[in-house]
This record gives sequence, C-alpha cells and structure tokens, in this order.
Amino acid sequence: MNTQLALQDAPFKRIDGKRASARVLSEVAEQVKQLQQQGAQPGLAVVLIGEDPASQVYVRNKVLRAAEVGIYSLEHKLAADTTQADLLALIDSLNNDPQIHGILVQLPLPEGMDETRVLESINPLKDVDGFHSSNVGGLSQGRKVLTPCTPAGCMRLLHDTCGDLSGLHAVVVGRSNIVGKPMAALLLQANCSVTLVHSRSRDIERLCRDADILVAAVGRPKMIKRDWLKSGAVVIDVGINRIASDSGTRLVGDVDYEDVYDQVAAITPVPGGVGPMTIAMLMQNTLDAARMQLSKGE
Ligand SMILES: Nc1nc2c(c(=O)[nH]1)N[C@@H](CN(C=O)c1ccc(C(=O)N[C@@H](CCC(=O)O)C(=O)O)cc1)CN2
Ligand SMILES: [Mg+2]
Repeated sequence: MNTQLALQDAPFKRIDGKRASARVLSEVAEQVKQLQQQGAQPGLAVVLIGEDPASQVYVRNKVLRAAEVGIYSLEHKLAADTTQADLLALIDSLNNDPQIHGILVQLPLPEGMDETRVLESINPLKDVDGFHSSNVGGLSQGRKVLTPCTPAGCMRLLHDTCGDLSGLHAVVVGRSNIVGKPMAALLLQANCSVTLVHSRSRDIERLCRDADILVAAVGRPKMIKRDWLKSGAVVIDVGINRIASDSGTRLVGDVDYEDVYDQVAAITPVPGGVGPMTIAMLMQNTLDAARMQLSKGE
C-alpha cells in the first residue's frame, strides 16, 4: 500500500484546530439561526461540581461558545460537597425540562461520586457528551448517535486533512472511555484498520511505526518520539499535559512535536489542535440533540 497519504488541500503540516473549530462554530450558528426562524431554540445545561481550576475554564468556555452560536445555556455550579443524591435530582429535573436539549456534567467528578451512576442518569437523547451506555453501544454498532466530542473533533480534523480514510491503518494509543475507545469505533466506522494500544501492549513502538494515522491519548507528556512513527504519518495529539517551564507551567501533548515534525505529513499542535474542537463539537451535538428531540415532539 502507498504509505504516503494524499492530503486534502493541506499545504501546512500544522493542523490548525482553532481555524477548524471556528468553521464548525459558524456552521452551527447558521443552523441554529434556521431553527430559530422556525420558532425553536436549542438549550444546553452545563453542570460543574467543585472548583477544579481547569474544569472551571472549560465550563466557562462552553457557556461562552454557546452564547456565540445562539444556543441558550444554563450553568449549574454545585459545591464540592454536594451529595450524589442532589446531583441526581438536578439531572432528573433537567431531563424533564423541555427548554434543555443537552445536558453535560463536567468531568472529573469529585472523589466519592459514582461516575457511571451519574452519567447513566442522563436521558440518552440529551447526552451531548455521548457517554451514556446507550450511546456508547449505538456508536459501536455504527448507529447515528450522540458521539463523544473530542473523538468527533479528531475525526473532523482527519477528514479535513486526509479526505477518505478507507483502508488506512490507524493506531490509537490509550483506551479511555472518553477518547481511546470511541476514537477506535469512529475510525472503524470510517473503514480504517484499527489497532488500539495501551499500557499492557507489547512493543508499542513497533505497533505505532505501522500507523498511517496515529492518535495519541495517554496523558504522558511527549511520550511519542520520531522513531515511533513512519515517515508521512498523520498525527492527532489529544494529550493536554501541564509541565513545569521557566515561566511557570506550559502545555505539551503526548507527542514530542518538535522531535517528530520532520517525520510526519501533518500533526496537531498542543495547544491549538484537538482542544478547541472539543467545545465546537459540543455545540454541534447540542444542535443535533435539539433537532432530534424537536422532530420527536419532545
Ligand atoms: N463532560 C466532559 N468532561 C470533560 C471532557 C468532555 O469532553 N466532557 N473533556 C475534557 C475537558 N474539556 C472539555 O470538557 C476540554 C479540554 C481542553 C480544551 C481546550 O480547548 N484545550 C486547549 C488548551 C486549554 C488550556 O490552556 O488548558 C487546547 O488544547 O488548545 C477544551 C475542552 C475533560 N473533561
Ligand atoms: Mg490508557
């Protein structure tokens, strides 16, 4: 097989997630406007428990982006010592609120809360994170369901960069429920041959070297080096790792960007790659959820 990918209108190696996310947001804004002209208004509830500083930033950005695209949003900030019963009661009220089409509970939850129990309590039709087992199952069967935002954003970047992915060998590093597993399912749906590698895999470097597309989602700063990649691979770096620097801390991915740059056909930077796509795809999911519910008269 020709290992050099035919890249789609991609004169630059650096895959610009900010620019791609702005395109998604402007498409969503246009479609929200059309819904509004029919008298409908998509609504999103964002629930944050506790005071994790990174989560606070992500939630603030979600609410800001919602306002920009015309989605009505409500932010529910709960104290770190909120009981699980109170959180479940809030989710129940949002499940029954006809103005709310999307519900998102920011992760990670405070220690002691049962993440599975909480995520399973969200109405799957309003599950704009795509984490409910009904949506996870639907995704693995190739049904059209609400899909986790980060993997959906990675797919959008890959299609923009490579066009058709059929027949390519994709290696996903990391098997989390939020990224690794849904990413593997989406790549399979796009007709890739998929290898999912993880901390127990043997000879990870050899497996990675066979990748046409490599998606890194392990949370280990700069783990993937030049000699892990074949020449001309396309690399999507989902890692967001804060490391110490001269001026405090800085963000780096799971891939050693500078080291691999000459080896790859295209690569997402950190920051400015996958991250901005996560929130843009959340807006897309909220719009899709609203459309689904409005068409069912819910
Ligand atoms: N309920 C959810 N919780 C979490 C999710 C999720 O999709 N749903 N994902 C992450 C956090 N996250 C969104 O919630 C998120 C992470 C990163 C970014 C982003 O834009 N990153 C920037 C850098 C930002 C920074 O300086 O920290 C980038 O990579 O350019 C957006 C959203 C875990 N929790
Ligand atoms: Mg892992």
